Amino acid sequence: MTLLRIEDLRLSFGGLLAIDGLCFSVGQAEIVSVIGPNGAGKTSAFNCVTGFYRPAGGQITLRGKSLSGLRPSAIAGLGIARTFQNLRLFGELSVLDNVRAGAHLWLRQSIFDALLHTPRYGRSERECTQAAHHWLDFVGLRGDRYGAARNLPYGEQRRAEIARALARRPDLLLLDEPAAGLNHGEKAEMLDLIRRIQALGIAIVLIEHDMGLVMEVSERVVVLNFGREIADGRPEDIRRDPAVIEAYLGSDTHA
Ligand SMILES: Nc1ncnc2c1ncn2[C@@H]1O[C@H](COP(=O)(O)OP(=O)(O)OP(=O)(O)O)[C@@H](O)[C@H]1O
Repeated sequence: MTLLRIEDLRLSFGGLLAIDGLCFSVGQAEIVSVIGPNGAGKTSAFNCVTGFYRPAGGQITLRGKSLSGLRPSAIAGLGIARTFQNLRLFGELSVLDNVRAGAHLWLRQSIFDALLHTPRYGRSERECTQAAHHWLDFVGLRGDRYGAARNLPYGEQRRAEIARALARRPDLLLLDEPAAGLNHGEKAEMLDLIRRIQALGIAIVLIEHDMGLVMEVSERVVVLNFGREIADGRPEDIRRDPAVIEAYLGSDTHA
């Protein structure tokens, strides 16, 4: 079943056409990578899907429902979570509270419950803390979860950000360069984590420059160049596609 469908997506910044007719779809629990040289429009596409940017044209649907005009919070509520290329944890908050912030999305408590500290409030806060611990265990966080998030080593912060996204209970997770800045061992762990997330039934769209990871983990790869889609296929076909090779050899990125 198709979960996410992007049709003829267009986005411009002034005179610059950052995305020009992008089309691809993602099935339930499928892993699709979006690759392309720097500035190709990958993160902009994520920003359109999550409602941070308003496209100039085209359609984005989740389970057949249009996301057009919805605010980022409404889109998150429909089951799309993301992580950012530049980490966006609340640095002063504890790691645990960062992940609790993700879990808060599905809590059933009103402002009155919170103000009056009703039993329902206490119960749902406990559930929220349990969920945060569960997701921190799931991502394999080794660092101090009670300490400030900014004190975690970089690779651990990436993991914590993924835990926060998972705490939102998404059907679709958008990961923007999850392996950036990771060492060899951490990349192998990231690959394993992505597969374990998929095994939960969650679909993943991955923006990633590490071609080893992309080719290993993806079921399909979509290739962008200057905002245009130049290929969409299985990793083994993408690897041999002349247009893809040309796009990478013509740039200074990690071919
Ligand atoms: N807020 C913005 N205002 C103006 N131009 C933007 C904005 N965001 C992105 N762009 C431009 O849109 C184009 C696509 O950028 P985008 O960040 O989506 O590329 P990318 O493929 O994610 O690149 P990278 O691999 O470097 O992250 C680039 O030319 C970029 O400069």
